[in-house]
Amino acid sequence: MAASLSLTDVNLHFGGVKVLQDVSMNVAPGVIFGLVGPNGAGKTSLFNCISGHYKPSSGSITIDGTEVLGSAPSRLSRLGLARTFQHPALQLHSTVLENVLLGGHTRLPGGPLPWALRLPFTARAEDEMRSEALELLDRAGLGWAAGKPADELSHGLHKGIELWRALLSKPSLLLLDEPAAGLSHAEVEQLISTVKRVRDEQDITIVIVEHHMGLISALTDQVVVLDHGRKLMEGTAAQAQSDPRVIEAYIGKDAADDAA
Ligand SMILES: Nc1ncnc2c1ncn2[C@@H]1O[C@H](COP(=O)(O)OP(=O)(O)OP(=O)(O)O)[C@@H](O)[C@H]1O
Repeated sequence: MAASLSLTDVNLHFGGVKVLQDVSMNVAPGVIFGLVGPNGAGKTSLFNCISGHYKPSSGSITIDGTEVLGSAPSRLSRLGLARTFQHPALQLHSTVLENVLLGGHTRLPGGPLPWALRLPFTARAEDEMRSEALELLDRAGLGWAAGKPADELSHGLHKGIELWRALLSKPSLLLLDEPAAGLSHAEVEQLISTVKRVRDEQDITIVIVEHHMGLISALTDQVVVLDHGRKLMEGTAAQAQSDPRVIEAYIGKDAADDAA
């Protein structure tokens, strides 16, 4: 079931540097939610707080009402969270299929002992997961790449592999960190239709950090704009793009005044 995500007064400090200040937002189940803002605004840091890679200094983060502030990524993964990274984090010498299969490990049954003993049910579960991963790759038009080492593929395909790896975990909450970064126009168009298809076919909530405003406009129901670690505004992508505070944050006050 699609998850709800709620942040209340999240603060993140590194020494004296205030990276996030009192950030609050609510993401309803089933929406596609955008997190935008200029370089250095704190978008990836906020993702890292949600996914357990950074520990906020204070505040509250709940998934479906369960407090998860400071939880380890492994616990968050068991609660249904999956994410991709701005720079794809792949095992470059492993095959595409092996990379995608890593996303399925939280769904495999049993503890370490049955897997160490290779009990029959573990082999069956592994076979089923492998078939599911191959089917995902086939549907994405990537079946031909399943047996290739990841380092033989392009940057655009690496981004795709990360997405399919995250989806194999059957997440209820998916965080996509700059999924369009470095993609060609055609690849961005394909990404937009893939994310739409995922949202239509799965019960899932998606949060996207992205600079590509075309993608944000095409996909999101709602956005939050961050600037200097604070929430500047929230609304639709169209409202954000025409908000004078957002324009000023992106291009500076003098340029915004000249453009007015
Ligand atoms: N581990 C860290 N230690 C110290 N400062 C950090 C750390 N991680 C992030 N920061 C600082 O936090 C601020 C926000 O960075 P962040 O990467 O979250 O911004 P962003 O909005 O994602 O930027 P971009 O769009 O360029 O990716 C930056 O000033 C960055 O240097």
